[in-house]
Amino acid sequence: MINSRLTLKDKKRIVVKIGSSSLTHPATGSINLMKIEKLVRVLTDLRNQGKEVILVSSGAIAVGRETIGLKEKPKAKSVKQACAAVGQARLMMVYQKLFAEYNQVPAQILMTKDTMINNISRKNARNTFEELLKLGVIPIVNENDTVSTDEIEFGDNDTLSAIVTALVHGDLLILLSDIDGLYTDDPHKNKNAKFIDFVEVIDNGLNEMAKDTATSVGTGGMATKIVAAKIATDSGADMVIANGEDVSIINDVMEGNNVGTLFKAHKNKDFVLLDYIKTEQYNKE
Ligand SMILES: Nc1ncnc2c1ncn2[C@@H]1O[C@H](COP(=O)(O)OP(=O)(O)O)[C@@H](O)[C@H]1O
Ligand SMILES: N[C@@H](CCC(=O)OP(=O)(O)O)C(=O)O
Repeated sequence: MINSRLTLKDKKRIVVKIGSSSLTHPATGSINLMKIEKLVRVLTDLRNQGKEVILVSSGAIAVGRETIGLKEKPKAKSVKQACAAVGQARLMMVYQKLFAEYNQVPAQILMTKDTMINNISRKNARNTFEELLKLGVIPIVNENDTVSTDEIEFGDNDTLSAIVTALVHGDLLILLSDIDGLYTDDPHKNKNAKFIDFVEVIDNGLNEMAKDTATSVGTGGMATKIVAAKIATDSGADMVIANGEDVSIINDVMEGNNVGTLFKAHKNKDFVLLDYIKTEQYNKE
């Protein structure tokens, strides 16, 4: 088989999602400045290569929780929302400062499911992304956790990043996680789990392999990454799950090196983004 990873070099519009577990130190929950500094450098370099870059950054709740001094992962919605309000501002302050050092302009976009369901706000969001990318700005996206309710929340940024990819017709989504990619089972719980480096078809077998998170900061685990893969690949984008331990892995992905798990795009001609958001058919299949 031809190495289908070589085409990754030519991807132009790239969405990178980084999870809370990759942005914070596991021992303390504090923000991992070295990691973010490097991420900013790698993303700037992608811009310098003429690529368009969107960053979906989790971490608002984890960073806010550490700032406020909460030891446990919050359960109550109002506490999570308060943490997010504190943490989102702090995260953006760090991104602003670091991107400015590399002469880049970041922008903040906070969304809820409502943004996508409402035809007018979905169109406005798409126009804003297009305008920012045209201006060479790097949009930094997160869920608007402080106002989200059960009815209007995406609940996890894996799904959100895939929806953003579909919205802007991105051609590659990279999910940076605390794990190398997809295994046949959660390797934290099953030592015999085997690594899967390439997925051509997303079927029920995959849904059975992908379990929830085992960490105290992550949301959704591998299950939501498979949901994301379905949306992204149906919309026509390739998706790679890779280990964000060293964020220069983004360069390896772009060079077509065999890192992480690649989910191959297979443009579904009947793809209608709204169907995926409203009916959540991907959860029921
Ligand atoms: N089949 C699987 N393959 C790999 N990881 C899995 C699988 N099932 C569950 N997981 C869990 O998913 C976790 C990654 O998801 P999560 O904690 O939400 O991270 P992130 O914050 O990066 O989104 C892994 O650390 C692992 O424990
Ligand atoms: N919107 C939330 C993150 C939700 C989420 O999906 O988290 P993660 O599993 O760490 O990507 C926050 O910023 O804290």
